[in-house]
Amino acid sequence: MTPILETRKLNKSFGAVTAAKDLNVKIGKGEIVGVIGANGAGKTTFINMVTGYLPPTSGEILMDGRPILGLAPRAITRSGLARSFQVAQLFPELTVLDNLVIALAAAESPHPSFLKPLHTKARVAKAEEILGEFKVGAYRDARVTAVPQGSRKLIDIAMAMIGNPKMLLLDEPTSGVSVDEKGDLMDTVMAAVHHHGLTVLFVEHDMDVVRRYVSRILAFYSGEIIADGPPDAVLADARVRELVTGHSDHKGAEQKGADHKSAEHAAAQQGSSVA
Ligand SMILES: Nc1ncnc2c1ncn2[C@@H]1O[C@H](COP(=O)(O)OP(=O)(O)OP(=O)(O)O)[C@@H](O)[C@H]1O
Repeated sequence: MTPILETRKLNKSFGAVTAAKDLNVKIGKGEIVGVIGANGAGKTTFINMVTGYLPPTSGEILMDGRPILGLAPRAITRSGLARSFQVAQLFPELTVLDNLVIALAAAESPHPSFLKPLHTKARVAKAEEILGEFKVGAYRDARVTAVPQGSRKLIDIAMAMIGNPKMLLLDEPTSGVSVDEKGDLMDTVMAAVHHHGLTVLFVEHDMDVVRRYVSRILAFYSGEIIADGPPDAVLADARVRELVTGHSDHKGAEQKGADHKSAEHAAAQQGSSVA
C-alpha cells in the first residue's frame, strides 16, 4: 500500500550542524507514531520540512505518493497534512469561538471575504460541535488568554483538524501541560483521531505518554533515526536507552532518564538548567 507520508534521503544542514541526515521514513494509513529524541535531535526540523515550513537541503517528500516538496505550508495543509506547534497558534485576544470561526472561514476559502459576516449560523454550529468533541465547550466565549494551557492545546489541535486532514503532525502536544492534565488531553485527542480515522505522528518527551498511545516509535539522535519499531522494542534498544531515554542498569532507570529529559527540556524552554 502507498504510504500516506514518505521521505526519501531527506537532509537538512544549518551551516555545520546536520539537523536531518538521510531520513527515509514511511508512515502507513492509520498509524500512530511517536517521535522521541533529546533536545536538538532533529524532531521539529523533520516536522517543519514535511509541512513546508523549512526547505530541506536535499531529498524527497511524498504525500499519498505525490511529491509535495516546494509547496507552501497552506497548500500542504490543503493536501491533507495538518500540524500543530509546540506553542498553540491562536489569536490570544479573541474568544475561543472567534478563533474557531476564523479557522473555519479560512478552511472554506483561501481568501475569506472581510465584507461578509464571519459568524454564520453554520460556522457557529460547527465550532460548537468541535468544542464539544474536544471537551472545551465551557471556554466558548472566553478569551484565549483566560483559557488553561491544556485546553488551549486542545483548541489548537481541534483547529488543525478543521480542514479534515488525512494526517496530523503534533509537535509536543503535551508540552507545558501539567502531569495531571496530560492523560485527559491525550485521551481526548486520540478519541477524535480514531473517530476521524486519522494517521498521527507526534513528538513527545514523556515516555509514559508515548508508551500508552503509539503503535510505533521513531527515535531521533543527532539528525538520524537510530531506531524505528514497536514501542517495547525501541524503548528497550541499547542505543535508545543510552542516547535518548537515559541509560542505567537499574530497574526503572529508563523512566528516570525519560523524566530527566523532560525536566531538561522544560528547563531549556524556560532558559534555565537542570542539575
Ligand atoms: N533555524 C535554525 N538555524 C540554525 N540551527 C537550527 C535551526 N533550527 C534548528 N537548528 C539546529 O538543528 C538541530 C535540530 O534542532 P530541532 O529543533 O529540530 O531539534 P528538536 O529535536 O526538535 O529539539 P527540541 O526537543 O528541543 O524541540 C539543533 O542542533 C538545532 O540547534
